[in-house]
Amino acid sequence: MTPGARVAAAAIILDTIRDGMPAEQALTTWARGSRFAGSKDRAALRDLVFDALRARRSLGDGDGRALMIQLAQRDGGDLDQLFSGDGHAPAVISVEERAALANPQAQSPAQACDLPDWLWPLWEQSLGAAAVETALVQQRRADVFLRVNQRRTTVNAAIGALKEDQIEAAQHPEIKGCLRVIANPRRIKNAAAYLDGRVELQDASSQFAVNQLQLRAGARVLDYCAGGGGKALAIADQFDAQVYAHDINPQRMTDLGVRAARAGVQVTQIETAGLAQNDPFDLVFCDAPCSGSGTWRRTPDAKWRLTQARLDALREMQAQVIAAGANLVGTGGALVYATCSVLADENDAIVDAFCAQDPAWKIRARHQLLPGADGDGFFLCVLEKF
Ligand SMILES: C[S@@+](CC[C@H](N)C(=O)[O-])C[C@H]1O[C@@H](n2cnc3c(N)ncnc32)[C@H](O)[C@@H]1O
Repeated sequence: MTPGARVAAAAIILDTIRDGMPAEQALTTWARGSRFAGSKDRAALRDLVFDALRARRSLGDGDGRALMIQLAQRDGGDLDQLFSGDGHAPAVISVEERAALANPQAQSPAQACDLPDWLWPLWEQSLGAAAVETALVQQRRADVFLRVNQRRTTVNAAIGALKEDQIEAAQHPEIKGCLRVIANPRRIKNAAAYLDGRVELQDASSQFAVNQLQLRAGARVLDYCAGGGGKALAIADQFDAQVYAHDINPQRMTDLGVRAARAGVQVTQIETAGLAQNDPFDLVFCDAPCSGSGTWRRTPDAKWRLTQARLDALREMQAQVIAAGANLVGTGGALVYATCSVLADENDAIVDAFCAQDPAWKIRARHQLLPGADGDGFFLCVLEKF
């Protein structure tokens, strides 16, 4: 596909998303109906669609074509070449469209920062002086990070192995065992070092969270909201611990067995009904369901789908998760409450309310990481039971 044809296809996909289809589904549906598109075309289209979604409001919140025009202008694209009307390229930019480009409308802070109006006051309350910068950083793509599986290899050997598959990676400035992918991130899923478990895809902030844990040899650890098992795998790799994984929706853990075997670690899955026979644990890690507001660079669609009602429902789930996780911790043990959100309502408010109603728990450490060049937004609170 020519660059113009890709822009035309991205505009169509964005219109489908505007009509209510989730972004991933819209991309897959388009690809199924467009067998002529190769993997490079699909990847380029995904980038265009996600770039537009990240900055949908600041780009004018128009239809797919309007978004593509604004995006091309923002990123210094050659508008005449992209919108040439030739072949499958989109139609030439009209006089009205040129006038709109030449006279941009004034934008409110929420528009300029690409956040829904209802969320802006909460965002400012949570982030204070960092509110604007934290929003603006999520208008652009995030880097890809890898975790080096220490049981299988070393950082230098992993960098060398990735290079053999033309993937350039470098050690993260602060997080031990974390690599930033500098070139060819799309090759990772086919790279030998990934396929045989020497490296895992995991954001730097999640790796930071696991690195903060203190565990004695043989400790019994439960990843209570395991999902795909990213945290459980990292804990099993880094600590000499007995690691268990649970999720209210066990189907989410379907790939965990294969991933653990590939990484050379053991993670025992427990169903909800089996928790009572397996407690107490020395550490329960609650990676709670959340808005994902610290990871919206990777899932920009989620930013526009979040509503106050959904946030309220998430807060209820978070309060239930922290209380249920705490019940599984033995005396002298620790509880970790984590989210990939930057909203205080999902973080500080949840742990503070929990501690207020159960004074046996004290906060040992609390970190709020903001999305930036070195990783996603992430909240981590370590609580101890006295
Ligand atoms: C943020 S995701 C976990 C991501 C995962 N820890 C990882 O590193 O890939 C949250 C998970 O919590 C699970 N969940 C939601 N409510 C829960 C509950 N009450 N008890 C246990 N798990 C729950 C969801 O099914 C979801 O998989």
